[in-house]
Amino acid sequence: MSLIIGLTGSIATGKSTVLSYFKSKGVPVIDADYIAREIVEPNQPALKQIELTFGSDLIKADGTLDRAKLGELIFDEPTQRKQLNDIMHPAIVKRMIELRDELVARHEPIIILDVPLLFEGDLAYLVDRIVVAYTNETLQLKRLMKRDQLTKKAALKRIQSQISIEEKKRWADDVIDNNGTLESTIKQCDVLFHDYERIGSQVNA
Ligand SMILES: CC(C)(COP(=O)(O)OP(=O)(O)OC[C@H]1O[C@@H](n2cnc3c(N)ncnc32)[C@H](O)[C@@H]1O)[C@@H](O)C(=O)NCCC(=O)NCCS
Ligand SMILES: Nc1ncnc2c1ncn2[C@@H]1O[C@H](COP(=O)(O)OP(=O)(O)OP(=O)(O)O)[C@@H](O)[C@H]1O
Repeated sequence: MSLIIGLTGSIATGKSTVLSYFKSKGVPVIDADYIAREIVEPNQPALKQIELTFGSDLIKADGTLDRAKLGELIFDEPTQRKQLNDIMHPAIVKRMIELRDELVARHEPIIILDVPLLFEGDLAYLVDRIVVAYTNETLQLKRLMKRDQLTKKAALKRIQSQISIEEKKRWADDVIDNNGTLESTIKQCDVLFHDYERIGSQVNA
């Protein structure tokens, strides 16, 4: 049996940082953001639905999705965001389940599903345990503005489009506190990895 870990957080709280650690330990990962990009490649049905719903000016001359434009639209407008989620989420979840089940069939001891919207999408049922990558909201805003070159207003809109990180922290089984140095985050990941190895071996005993 595999131990399936859901890695989540809110935007720019450190999921990718935690994920890199687990990848470096050879743990297989399923990345919802990556799948979300795959399913809107040219000629995919989800891209056609986006064009029909939001208009053809969201498609660039080379046939690819204008992600920046769609981001501006959906982070501004809850109704449009819901429309996009209704198009994308069933396809993302279907693909995540396929990939998860392939890894389970290969008897991988630990599998990580990196799902930013795990709580918003009611997807806890996909995993055995949930770890939240946490930074306080002040640091979250600062890191998001710096990483994505966003104004404070635009960054706050993105943060407010998700359940707050404080709430997610309360719902987690495990928390990685990413307020400090990268070194401190890696140390916590090390402890957690050994816990997961131990829990996995108990499950299989
Ligand atoms: C709106 C899009 C085109 C913007 O693309 P962009 O390249 O700028 O951002 P990227 O895809 O790297 O997402 C960055 C982060 O934004 C947040 N985010 C993405 N979509 C959403 C959403 N619908 N609601 C709230 N937050 C979201 C997540 O924290 C994600 O990690 C893109 O995010 C998208 O297709 N979103 C819908 C799919 C989705 O829900 N993805 C999350 C997977 S669970
Ligand atoms: N401990 C840390 N110290 C300093 N900078 C950090 C730390 N952890 C993450 N960062 C930086 O903060 C930003 C956000 O981190 P990261 O990309 O890991 O978040 P994320 O949760 O994966 O974000 P998203 O969901 O938006 O993709 C990045 O620019 C990253 O380099």
